[in-house]
Amino acid sequence: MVVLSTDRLGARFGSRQVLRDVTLPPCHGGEVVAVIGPNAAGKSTLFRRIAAILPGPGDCRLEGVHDSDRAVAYMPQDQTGTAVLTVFESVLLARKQVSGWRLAAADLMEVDRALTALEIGDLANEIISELSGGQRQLVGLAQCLVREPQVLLLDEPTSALDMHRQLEAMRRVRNLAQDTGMLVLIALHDLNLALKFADKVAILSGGTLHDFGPAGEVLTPENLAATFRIRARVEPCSQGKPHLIVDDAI
Ligand SMILES: Nc1ncnc2c1ncn2[C@@H]1O[C@H](COP(=O)(O)OP(=O)(O)OP(=O)(O)O)[C@@H](O)[C@H]1O
Repeated sequence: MVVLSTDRLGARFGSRQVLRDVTLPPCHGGEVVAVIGPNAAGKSTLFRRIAAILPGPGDCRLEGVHDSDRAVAYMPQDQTGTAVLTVFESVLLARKQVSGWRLAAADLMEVDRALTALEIGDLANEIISELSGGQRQLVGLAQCLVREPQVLLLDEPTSALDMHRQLEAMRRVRNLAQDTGMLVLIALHDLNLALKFADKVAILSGGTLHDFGPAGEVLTPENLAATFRIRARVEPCSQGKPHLIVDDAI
């Protein structure tokens, strides 16, 4: 099973330190870990450090990796759509980047499966640059899923999606994690999505790790006030499920 942990991870842009001593406890394959925090807290920077595309102090440890070249897939926040490729071609290309250039029937099946699971099979022959923002986001997610990574880093993958697609995309990702043993780290602004789908929550604030643990233990009124500057509480709804109720900004 893959296990990811970090030891005093940091990052700096020029003279500004934007990530400082982030030590994540072991995150295990099969889990969904929501990374939350206000704007500019350092969520994207943390993902870029873990994906090893940004240098900085500290260590990111990965145990139980089969193939280090394809272990981690990273979906950045911005899905620019300049490619003159169809949706099917772009997702196939993403898969072939990690599985060699010889085309196998399994590759076509995996692409088909990812598009169908994300309910974008009907877009297969559309040109990426002609898609809506939400459609592009779903294609970006499909490009990550077909790589079959052991660690999936998703930076606000649902921000442009309608509510049905937010729920379906989150459910798909959580089920894949549980079924395949993939570890998912997902940056989210919708705290109710974190509450509903994440096993653990990491709160980043001002470039440091403010708290880490099960959603119910971390999404406390005190933490939400200190980091998001909101007056909020988690309470069971009429169906008995926990919901975040936001009373006001502080
Ligand atoms: N390429 C860069 N050059 C300079 N500063 C940067 C760069 N990328 C990020 N930063 C700074 O790092 C800090 C953290 O940014 P980051 O994108 O990690 O935050 P975030 O938590 O993902 O924010 P958001 O929720 O708004 O997406 C911000 O102050 C930002 O201005």
